[in-house]
Amino acid sequence: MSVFSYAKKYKKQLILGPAFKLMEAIFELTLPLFMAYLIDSGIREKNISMVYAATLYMLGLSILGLLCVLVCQYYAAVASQGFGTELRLAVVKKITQFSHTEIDEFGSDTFLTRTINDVNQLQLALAMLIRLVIRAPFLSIGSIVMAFTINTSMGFIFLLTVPIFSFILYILMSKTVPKYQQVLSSIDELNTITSEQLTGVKVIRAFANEKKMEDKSAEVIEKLANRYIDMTKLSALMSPLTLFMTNMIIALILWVGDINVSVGQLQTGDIVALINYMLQLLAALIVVANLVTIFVRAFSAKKRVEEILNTTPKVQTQPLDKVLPFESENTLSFQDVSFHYPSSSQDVLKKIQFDLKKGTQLGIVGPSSQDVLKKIQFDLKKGTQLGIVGPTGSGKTTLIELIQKFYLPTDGTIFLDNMNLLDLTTGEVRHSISYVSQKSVLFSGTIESNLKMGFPNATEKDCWRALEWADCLEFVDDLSMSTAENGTNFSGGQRQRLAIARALISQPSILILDDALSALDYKTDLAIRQTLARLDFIKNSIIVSQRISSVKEADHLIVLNQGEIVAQGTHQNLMKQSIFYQQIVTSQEKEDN
Ligand SMILES: Nc1ncnc2c1ncn2[C@@H]1O[C@H](COP(=O)(O)OP(=O)(O)OP(=O)(O)O)[C@@H](O)[C@H]1O
Repeated sequence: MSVFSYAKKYKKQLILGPAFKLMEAIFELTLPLFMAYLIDSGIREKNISMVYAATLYMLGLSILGLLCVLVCQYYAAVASQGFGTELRLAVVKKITQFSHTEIDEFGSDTFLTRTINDVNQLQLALAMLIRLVIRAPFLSIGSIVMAFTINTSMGFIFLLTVPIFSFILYILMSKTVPKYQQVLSSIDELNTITSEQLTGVKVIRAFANEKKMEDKSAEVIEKLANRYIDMTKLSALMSPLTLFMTNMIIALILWVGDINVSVGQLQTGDIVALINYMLQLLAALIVVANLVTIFVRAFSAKKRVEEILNTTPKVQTQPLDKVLPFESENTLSFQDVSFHYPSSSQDVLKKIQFDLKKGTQLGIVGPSSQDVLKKIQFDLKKGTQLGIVGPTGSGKTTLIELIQKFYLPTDGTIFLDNMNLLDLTTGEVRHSISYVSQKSVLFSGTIESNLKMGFPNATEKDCWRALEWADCLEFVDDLSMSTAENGTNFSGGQRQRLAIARALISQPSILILDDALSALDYKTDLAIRQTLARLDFIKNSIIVSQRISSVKEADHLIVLNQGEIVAQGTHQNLMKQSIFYQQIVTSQEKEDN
């Protein structure tokens, strides 16, 4: 889809806006003729009525011109603002539809720049298109034609001015545009570093890294300042250079004009008109040069915005069609499931260079693949609890994200309630599952607004019941208690408990806790797990943890290491059969002691 399709609705403004601007340009082009008439037939001939008549015509034309400009500006504002708003909404809508694959591929930072800066560039380009794209070339050509009608030799001076002036503008622009790009990339860098330092301010202070961070910021700010100065040094040349050129050309017009006046081929008024036309021509050329810069920037913005609009999400977000009954024997099955992240599929080979000499044998060794999960196979029986343990980076969260269709497996099949996950809509999958992620995310608002996120119809009673299940009553005494951005007015453990309450409020069939008890003390951790075990609407639960104590009561345990299931069974079985599991238990017991 092209960004232009969002401008189609503004056809009227796109046609009438430039048309009004064209009328204004015609009025502007005729003004110097009246000026010449006023000087030659009015002032020089001392004909006062002529002076009045010419002045009135000029005033009338100026007012008409002003009205045309106002109408055009109005149309430009309506079209560009409307176009920008619709395009921005479309981009935001598309981004919200992206699966984690596209978010990983693009990188979330770029979404902000594309939604704000790039759409702004396109908006500006559309406004300029309406206001100037016809006017500027028309005035340039019109001024030259008018100069020819007044005097042929003057017409040739005008004609010669165009390439010389354009060449100077081209040199200046071609030098400043790349410098402007460098300024933009420095601004991006400064944005990134500032937001990183603001979010990590507590860690920076805890490690007494303030000075180091200040130096880092100073370095980026200095780079930005230098690039800016570098760019403005060049663009500062623009004004004096064009002024110098303008004065030289006016001097030339006066000189050639003087010769023509002395032989009676021109009158004083004609010289004034010619100077006016020359000023119009030069102003129009400067506008054209600026337009080129705006359109070059808009062109790259168009490509970046269209890249988002034309990306089809690998996993489409679809509404809820049917509620899964969860009556089959296996609630969840993984059959030979492998997965690698899209980012790691790029550059599988990097700058490989070798020669295979004639008659020789080449051996290639190395790890088997970049798969983060490798041939995972297990069944989650109806009414049971699954525990997933494994060292950090072993693939636990990735496995959980596959269950929720955040990513699609690169190999193998996942069945939910005996149905291939690929045949289920995201609505069906996510309606059945409530997920509490590793990092408890709360949004600014109130306890109530956070709890009702996934279940807007929840009553006050539902809220209190969920809070009780998640052991939140000791710190929540009112549903209207405010929650700060990221829930910073609550402790880590309180945030985790609120996130669990939010997951429980809809009474999900499957509950997944991804290391969601890690910030709780053992007593609270145990209390919540005991409560969860009593909730009979939860047909299955999956608890992910690095802490064996949090999962050892699960009916079935999966032990992951480097993306592979290295052992599975109950805690008792694993204690007997898996050395790897025993080692984890022993090391955690030592830590606890
Ligand atoms: N979005 C991503 N893009 C690329 N690689 C990723 C991404 N997320 C995770 N990985 C990689 O996948 C592997 C498994 O990560 P995962 O988060 O699933 O591990 P984990 O067992 O949940 O770890 P932890 O216990 O520390 O949370 C790691 O090597 C990690 O670097």
